[in-house]
Amino acid sequence: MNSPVAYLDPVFGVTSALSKVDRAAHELRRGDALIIQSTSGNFAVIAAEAVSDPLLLNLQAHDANNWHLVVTGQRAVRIGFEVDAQDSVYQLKAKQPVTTKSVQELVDPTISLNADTDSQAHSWHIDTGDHIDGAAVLLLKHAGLLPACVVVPLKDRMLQDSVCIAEADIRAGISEQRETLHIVSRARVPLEDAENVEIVAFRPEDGGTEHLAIIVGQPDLNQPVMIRLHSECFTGDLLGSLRCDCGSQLRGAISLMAATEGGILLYLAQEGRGIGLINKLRAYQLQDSGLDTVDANFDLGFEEDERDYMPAVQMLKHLNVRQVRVLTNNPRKVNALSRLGVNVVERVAHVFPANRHNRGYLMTKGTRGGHLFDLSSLKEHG
Ligand SMILES: Nc1nc2c(ncn2[C@@H]2O[C@H](COP(=O)(O)OP(=O)(O)OP(=O)(O)O)[C@@H](O)[C@H]2O)c(=O)[nH]1
Ligand SMILES: [Zn+2]
Repeated sequence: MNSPVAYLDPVFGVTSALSKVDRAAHELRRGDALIIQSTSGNFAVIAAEAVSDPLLLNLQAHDANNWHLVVTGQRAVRIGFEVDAQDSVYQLKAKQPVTTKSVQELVDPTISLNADTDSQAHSWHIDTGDHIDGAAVLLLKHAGLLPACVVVPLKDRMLQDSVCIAEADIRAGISEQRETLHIVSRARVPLEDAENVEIVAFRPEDGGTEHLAIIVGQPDLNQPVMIRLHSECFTGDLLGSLRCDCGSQLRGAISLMAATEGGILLYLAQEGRGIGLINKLRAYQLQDSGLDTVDANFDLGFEEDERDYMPAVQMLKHLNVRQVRVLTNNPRKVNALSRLGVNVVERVAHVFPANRHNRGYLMTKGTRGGHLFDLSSLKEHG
């Protein structure tokens, strides 16, 4: 098959699955059609966020019965379909011609906040998604986009100048990203709360998402090392947002490590529990209209927590850390580390006073997220 993009070059070698995933993700973010190649044929995929009237008009003129919209089970349930919500994808086929506005209202609850959405489910046929739809959703999540897209089987056609990716490369590239982290640079960076700090930067082979380890003091690697898995939070860590507890947890962990036996804070590029900053801001908008942090994720089509802790495990391995004491209130972090082979000898609570903006968020973490908080203390202080 002739691929529009040359992945094989005698001088520069074969492009890895991960590089292909990154290119494909950028193509979707730009709103261009990406071609997914598989044993069942070639499929054009366009992020639902990028749907436009000309695209829909063309589709409805040339491929009327041949295209579908992909949504996750979480979103399908929110739209009104009675299907399995978790870890599933569905195909929606329009019963009559649709507009950009109706597609956007279907996939983006922040757009449909004030819209009459009762008729949404009635305008579409629903069917279980296939492996192409599943791979497309993986890629959309990787790109930080809403997990919804238009898919058009191409039969014998190819699209000129489009980037192509094999379905198998999507899955291989995403797991390669988790498993090939290596150290690319490190430097001493004295901090206000801890003078003796070294930052170690990790990158997957062939580029991709970078993560940091912040080594505070000189932890004894022959003893259990105090660590924190801290997921990036631009709003809390950098701006001091009062909507969450991330800023206090970040500074608090570094201060504690500096004042005690030292430790390692793994700063993971997993903004918004893995849904990305833009989607987190969408989730905040939904929370301002009454949803809690878990339902806001579901409404956007995501799972409650999209994080993967394999990068953290890889970093610990590179830093020769074998046994850990984890600063966290989140039992899922402890379970994930243990499942991935890290010896967790202790969980150390990491609670900070609530304020009037984050009290509801922290309560939800305790009641729905399984976080180990003393809920009565959240009610009283802050
Ligand atoms: N999707 C979503 N993400 C949020 C929200 N509020 C904060 N976050 C993100 O949640 C993550 C915070 O995670 P962590 O600090 O690792 O905390 P945790 O899972 O609550 O567990 P701890 O270790 O106890 O802090 C960061 O990536 C934040 O950006 C929200 O309302 N919605
Ligand atoms: Zn935060």
